[in-house]
Amino acid sequence: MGNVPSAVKHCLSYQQLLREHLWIGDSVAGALDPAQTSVLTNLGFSVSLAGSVACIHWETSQLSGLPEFVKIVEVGPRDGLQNEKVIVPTDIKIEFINRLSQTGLSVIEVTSFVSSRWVPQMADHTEVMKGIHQYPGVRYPVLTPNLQGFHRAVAAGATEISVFGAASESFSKKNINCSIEESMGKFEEVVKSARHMNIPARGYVSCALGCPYEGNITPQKVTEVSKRLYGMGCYEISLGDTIGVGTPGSMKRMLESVMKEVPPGALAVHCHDTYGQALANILTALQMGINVVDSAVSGLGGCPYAKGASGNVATEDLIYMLNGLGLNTGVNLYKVMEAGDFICKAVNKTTNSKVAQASFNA
Ligand SMILES: CC(C)(COP(=O)([O-])OP(=O)([O-])OC[C@H]1O[C@@H](n2cnc3c(N)ncnc32)[C@H](O)[C@@H]1OP(=O)([O-])[O-])[C@@H](O)C(=O)NCCC(=O)NCCSC(=O)C[C@@](C)(O)CC(=O)[O-]
Repeated sequence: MGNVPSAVKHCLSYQQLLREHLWIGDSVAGALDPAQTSVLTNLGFSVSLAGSVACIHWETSQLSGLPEFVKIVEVGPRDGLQNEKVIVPTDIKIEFINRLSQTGLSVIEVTSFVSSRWVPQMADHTEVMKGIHQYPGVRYPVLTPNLQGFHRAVAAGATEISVFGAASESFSKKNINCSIEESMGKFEEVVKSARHMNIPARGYVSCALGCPYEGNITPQKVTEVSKRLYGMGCYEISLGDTIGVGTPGSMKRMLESVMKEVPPGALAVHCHDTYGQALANILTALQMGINVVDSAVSGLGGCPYAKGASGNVATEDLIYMLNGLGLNTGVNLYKVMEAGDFICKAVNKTTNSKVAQASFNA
C-alpha cells in the first residue's frame, strides 16, 4: 500500500476518515493529535512522521492464519427485514438494496420466494426482484425452499438462489413444514433445476450451534446436513448460528467436524448476535480458513420461526473488525453506515451496530 500523502486534514475526525476511504490503503497527511492517531490505529493503520507530515500506512494483520480477502454476504434485505413487525414498503426495500449496491458489497440477498402466509414480510418478493437496479459486479441471491419458489424466483429475474435446511428436526418442521429428509428431497429438485439453468445454488444449515426447540445440536448432525447439501451441488454452505448461542469454542468444534467433509473454501458462517459472541465466533472461523461471512446492516434480523433469535452480526461492526485486522473486503464502511441509517429511519428503529452508534454519536 502506498504512503504518499494525498490530502491535508487539520481536523481529522473519525467521520472524515471514513468518508476519505482511508482503510482501503490511501494516505493522508496533516496534524494528528493522540485521539486521531488512536482512531487510525484501531482501524488498522500505523502513523509515522516524515518531517511535519504524518504518513498513514496500512498495517497487515498481526494474527496468523487469516485470509487476505473476506467476502461479505449482506443478508439485511432478506434476513434483516423478514422478522420486522411492520411490513416494510416495497419502494423502501428497493431503495435500501440500491443503496447497498453502491457500497462495494458483492453479494446482497434480496428476498425469499416463500409462502406469504408463512412470512408476510417477503410477500412482495417479485416486485422487489424486478424493481431493484442490478449493478454490475453485484450478485442478488434469493431464498427458494422448493420448486414452486424456484420457478417464481427465476420468472422474477433471479440469477442465484439459496435453499435453506437445518441440522435440527424440530426447527426444520417449524420453519419449512417438513423433516430434514423430506427437505433434502425438495432441495435436490431445486438445485438440480438450478444447475440445469446455470444458476448457482447456495445452501444454508440453520441451528448449526444450537436449536430453539432441541437445544444442543451435535457437530456430527451439522456435518451430515452440510455434506448432503454440498454433495447435491450447492457451491457454498452457510452455517447458521440461528439463535446466536455459539461461542468460539463451539464454533471451533463444529467447524472441525464439518471441514472433514466440506472444504473451508466452500463454507460461510452466518452468526446472530444474541449472546454477543458473533464477532468472536467469526474471528474463530476466519482463523480456521473460512473467508465468507454473512451479516446484516445495522444488525437487523432474525428468523420468525426461531423464538428468541436476535439480529445478525452488524455489517458495520464486521467491516470495522476486518479493517482493523488489515483484511480487505472491498466495502466502504461509511456508505454501509449510511444505508443502515436509511433503513433504521424507514423502519423506525435504532441501529444495533455498535460502530454506527459510536460514529453517529461522535
Ligand atoms: C416452505 C413452505 C412454503 C412450505 O409450506 P407448506 O404449507 O408445507 O407448503 P405446501 O407445499 O403444503 O403448499 C401449501 C400452500 O403453500 C403454497 N406454497 C408452497 N410453496 C410455496 C412457495 N415457495 N411460495 C409461495 N407459496 C408456496 C402452495 O401453493 C399451497 O398454496 P394453497 O394451495 O394452499 O393456496 C413454508 O413452510 C414456507 O414458506 N416457509 C418459509 C419459512 C421462512 O422463510 N423462514 C425464514 C427463512 S430461514 C432463516 O431465516 C434462517 C437463515 C437462512 O437465515 C439461516 C439462519 O439464521 O440459521
